[in-house]
Amino acid sequence: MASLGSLRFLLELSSGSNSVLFQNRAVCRGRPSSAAFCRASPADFDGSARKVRFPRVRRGEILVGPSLVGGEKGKKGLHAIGKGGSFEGEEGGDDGGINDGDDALQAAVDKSEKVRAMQKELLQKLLQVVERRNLDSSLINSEVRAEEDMVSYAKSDETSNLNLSPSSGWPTGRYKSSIVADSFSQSSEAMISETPPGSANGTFLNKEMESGRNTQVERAFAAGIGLTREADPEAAASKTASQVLLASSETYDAKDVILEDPLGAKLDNTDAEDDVDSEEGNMDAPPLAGANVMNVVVVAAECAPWSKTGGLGDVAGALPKALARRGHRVMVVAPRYGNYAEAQDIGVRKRYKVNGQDLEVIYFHAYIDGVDFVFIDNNLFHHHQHNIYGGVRLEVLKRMVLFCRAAVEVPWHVPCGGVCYGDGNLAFIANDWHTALLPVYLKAYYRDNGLMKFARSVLVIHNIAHQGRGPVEDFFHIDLPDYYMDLFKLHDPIGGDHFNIFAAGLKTADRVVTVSHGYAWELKTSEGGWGLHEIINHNHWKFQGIVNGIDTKEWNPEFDVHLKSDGYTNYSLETLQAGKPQCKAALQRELGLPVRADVPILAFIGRLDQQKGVDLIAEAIPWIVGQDVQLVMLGTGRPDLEDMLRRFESQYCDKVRGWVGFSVKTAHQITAGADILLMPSRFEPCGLNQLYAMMYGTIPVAHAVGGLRDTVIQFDPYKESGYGWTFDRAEAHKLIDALGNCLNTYWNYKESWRGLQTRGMMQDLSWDNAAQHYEEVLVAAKYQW
Ligand SMILES: Nc1ncnc2c1ncn2[C@@H]1O[C@H](COP(=O)(O)OP(=O)(O)O[C@H]2O[C@H](CO)[C@@H](O)[C@H](O)[C@H]2O)[C@@H](O)[C@H]1O
Repeated sequence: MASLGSLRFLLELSSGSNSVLFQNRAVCRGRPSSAAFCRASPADFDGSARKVRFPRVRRGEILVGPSLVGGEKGKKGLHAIGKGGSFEGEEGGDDGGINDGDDALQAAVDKSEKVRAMQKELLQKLLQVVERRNLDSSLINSEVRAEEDMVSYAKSDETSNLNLSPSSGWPTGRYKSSIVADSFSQSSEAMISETPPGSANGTFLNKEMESGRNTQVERAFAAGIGLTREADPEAAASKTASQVLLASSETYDAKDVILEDPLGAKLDNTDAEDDVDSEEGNMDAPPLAGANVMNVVVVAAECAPWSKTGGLGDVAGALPKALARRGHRVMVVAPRYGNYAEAQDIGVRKRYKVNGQDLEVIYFHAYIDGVDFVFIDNNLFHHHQHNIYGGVRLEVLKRMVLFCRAAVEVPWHVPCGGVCYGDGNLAFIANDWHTALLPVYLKAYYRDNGLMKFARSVLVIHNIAHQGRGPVEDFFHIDLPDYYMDLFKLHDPIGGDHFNIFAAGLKTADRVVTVSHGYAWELKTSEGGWGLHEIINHNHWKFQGIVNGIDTKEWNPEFDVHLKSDGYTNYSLETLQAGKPQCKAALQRELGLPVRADVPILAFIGRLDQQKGVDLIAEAIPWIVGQDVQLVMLGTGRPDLEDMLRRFESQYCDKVRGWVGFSVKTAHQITAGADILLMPSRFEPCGLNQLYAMMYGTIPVAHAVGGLRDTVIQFDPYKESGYGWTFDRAEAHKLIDALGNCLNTYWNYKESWRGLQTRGMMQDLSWDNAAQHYEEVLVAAKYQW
């Protein structure tokens, strides 16, 4: 006990990186956090126990990153490393190596102080170089933040540091930013490890700080602060332990500082300026998210291009990439409905009991465009590739239960790039009712039991019309304690009490997002909330709208792979006047319509149901076919509406084509070849097709509702502003009015038409903007208790 007391006292004295180090350990108490650094393998978990076995750490090995042991007992374990002992990071034990006396501890703390001072000096020098090179202000800001962070750690007390350290905040896989953050905050660990210069991990180079030839240090720090992105995740994971600022355990003189080049390149002592410049090619921007970098797991029942029935698939395929571009470590978890060539079986098997049945899941993994895609495999998902939500209600429910149960543990069990995400600094993004069980499971199985304490959940509403409803008895199929039933119970004016998964998810998630501002407003009304408006109003403090973006790689006329054949062509704003007519002619040819440049093609793409207002088009058909236009409709859905499409085609075969089917290629080609896109949706949470249309110089005519109101700004002929035409009620004559004005402009005001196309195509509709807003939500969730 005496040693413990001394340790505490010395820690307070040190008030610097030591305390940070220990506090970080407290954060991750009993469970590895997000880390490439936490070397606990999946096998070190039993998945349910709070106690975690930690890998033995050899003398001289540097344990960096969010650390593993909590409280006083963790401190003991840490000290044991310093003394070359191995440590089992269980919840303590009194034999953690603390009997070596106060002197050793004092020496350790002194050394730590020196290291910290040295680090500040290094950072200072880095900043000077950055300024000298007139790097952009964002870079400078991030460096300053890094410095502020460092200083604030030194000042802050143990509690306030718990969840705020950059080492818990940096991504742990592929960004070297994590390395520097940890080399800052964990330097005392390096010191305690007493690694002799050059003794570990290959190439270290001496750096003479006092000589002023500090380029290598600057470069190493710059790289570590996040200027480089590791191309090879495996390499990144294996490098992390060694890419640490090492200091001589004996003197800690600046001249004894040893650096390993985080870029893996050999550093030589050449002129500072030259040296920096030579690295320029390797210096990417720092992570846009800065200190907000998190581990993010997007969980969705569909994910394009592997599985897609509509807009949710597009969002799950694209938003994660935008979050990854901001520097987050991002994973998508989706069911494995079929054989996906890119995804490999990673050999992890887990079993879950679903409604009494023991089911095994297999995890498949692919790393694409900076995102980890994890597919959960089980027989239940097979053969649903084209019928994702199909089947008997209880079968669908069972699939979603299994999916959510397995998804919530993916960060524990599935090594991505060799390293699990862990549950520290982690946020799940669940989508629609299919995964609304995830926030509930996260709470019921884990957080209520002291597990995943730092994991948060955000639930995104893409469409409130589908809620996962059933009789109250359905509750007994979802494997939750009885006292959770009230979360799911909802009174319906028609059906009375019923079971409602969306309701439970909305109540339980830490934050709720929907996909536009307009829809966020509508959801609070009795008309737009579909029975859930009261819950949404009650939780308005955690609810907001973020307008969807689009995947500008997938949906870009300049690069669209579906425009490379069959007479179509890629085009840009510059080549619009030639490219679009060529696509139009190709479409007309393909569909067997008269090939005429002067006839406008109207298009509809979407699910054939009440939501999309396809029946309004049906009502307007007599007027439409009375004009000199062509109409192309693509969709699947309600059988009666599918029949209607076929009927229109046969009735008006010189003007109308009704394509019943789901074809991504055709959707792209219609978007490119058409002049006008009809979106008479009765409600539309966001709508993606109008965004795609605008990117392709196709003008939307839309019911001003939900996200359509947010994104389709009405054309103003006086100001020559706006992107299309809108109408204010879902009625056929309103559609006809708006379409009439649109056609008039198409035929008679060519300049205005070109202006509409140009403005539409020049918009930034990418996910980057939305991703930034999602990030704010994630951060808000992270600090919410
Ligand atoms: N027959 C077919 N063949 C090929 N492709 C087809 C197709 N039918 C539809 N698609 C494609 O599916 C997607 C549909 O996206 P939407 O956003 O319009 O609708 P959805 O209602 O499914 O999504 C819900 O979620 C999204 C995402 O949040 C919200 O934008 C939307 O308002 C909400 O209703 C588009 O990519 C479209 O091209």
